[in-house]
Amino acid sequence: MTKAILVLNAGSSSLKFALFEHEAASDLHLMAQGQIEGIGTKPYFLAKNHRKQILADKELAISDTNHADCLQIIATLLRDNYTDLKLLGVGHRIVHGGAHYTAPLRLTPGTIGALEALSPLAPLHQPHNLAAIRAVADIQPDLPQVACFDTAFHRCQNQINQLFGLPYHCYERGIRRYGFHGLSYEYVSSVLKQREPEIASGKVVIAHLGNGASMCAIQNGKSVASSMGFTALDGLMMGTRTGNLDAGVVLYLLQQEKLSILQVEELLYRRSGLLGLSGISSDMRVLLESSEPQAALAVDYFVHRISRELGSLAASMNGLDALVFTAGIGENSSIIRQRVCEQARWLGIEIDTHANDAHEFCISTIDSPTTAWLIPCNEELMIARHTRTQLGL
Ligand SMILES: Nc1ncnc2c1ncn2[C@@H]1O[C@H](COP(=O)(O)OP(=O)(O)O)[C@@H](O)[C@H]1O
Ligand SMILES: CC(=O)OP(=O)(O)O
Ligand SMILES: [Mg+2]
Repeated sequence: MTKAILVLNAGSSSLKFALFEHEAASDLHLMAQGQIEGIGTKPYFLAKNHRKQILADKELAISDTNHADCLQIIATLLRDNYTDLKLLGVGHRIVHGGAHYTAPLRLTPGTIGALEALSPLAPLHQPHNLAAIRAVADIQPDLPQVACFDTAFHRCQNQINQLFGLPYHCYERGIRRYGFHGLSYEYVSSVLKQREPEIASGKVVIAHLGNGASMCAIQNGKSVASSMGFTALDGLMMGTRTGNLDAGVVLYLLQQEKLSILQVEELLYRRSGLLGLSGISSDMRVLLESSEPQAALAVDYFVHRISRELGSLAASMNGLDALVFTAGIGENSSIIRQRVCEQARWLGIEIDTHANDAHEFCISTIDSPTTAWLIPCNEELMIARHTRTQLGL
């Protein structure tokens, strides 16, 4: 019987899973990993075992597009392929922990209810995260489940970086900049520390560029400031989300254009971003291959917003020693990395185009005053580590 920890990571357009073998006093061994990506557009299921052998590789029917169906598909795959398995616990990525949940914790029915109250602050994620917890509890009520929060990594930020220019009582009521993608930042920082300890002890910006995208200023491994705020709408433009937006636009849409609140939510979260600007797709791959001028405009704006946030985050640390790329676009698109680095020459970044095209670890030239790096994101391993600690394994 193999003892294992299952990790579920529900993103806005994907459901990722990983299964890790747990042996006392040893590191976690990956048994299987996969994802259903393109949920809501063109769902595709890819899963591999630890030898990188394919367990699933197929496009899913459109009726399989919601996160709950996707969870069932993953459960069936695991049941079929791993008959001799004892699950010790399930670790979940929970996007919003609010002001209260600042570290991973073992879930109880009470905490699930409290996390539900944060759903309006993360409508693309929190309901899926909580649905996965409930689905597991329905199948196996006594199986321990652990919540790992995207917001927790940022709670060490000083107050200035968590404030809005609203009346102070708003801050006291929890209307603050929380920041997200914390599990990604925690993992990527840990890899940087292991491989380049001197760089990791300096002033680093990590650009998490996926369907959801944010950037974080990190000094000596600790979060200083994030491009994302109260919700995962702020900061960079994303696949379908606006990113930074003058709040006056929201008032105008409500008051003058008479949009309903739900229509505004739909517009800001699901119809904007790369999709809204291009009118073609939320998928960077599609836009980079397109010859339509609107696709080019959306890509130009995506890069422009990254450049502006990079300047702002460097200012929050009074300098920059390194820029690190991660997540779907950051890991796979050499052209986006190149364009961002070229716009950051004023910050001392000199890209090595050969290393960048080859997706190497260091993508800046040997004498680049500020360095640039590529580190694949592994939120799942971070969640498994936290889960193991929380369960005292
Ligand atoms: N080769 C590629 N080139 C450009 N973009 C890519 C490539 N591969 C994946 N992507 C982008 O990565 C995004 C998904 O990133 P990911 O981090 O997995 O998303 P999520 O936010 O759902 O976790 C896709 O929307 C796609 O635009
Ligand atoms: C917080 C967030 O935007 O997450 P994701 O990138 O997984 O959509
Ligand atoms: Mg993600």
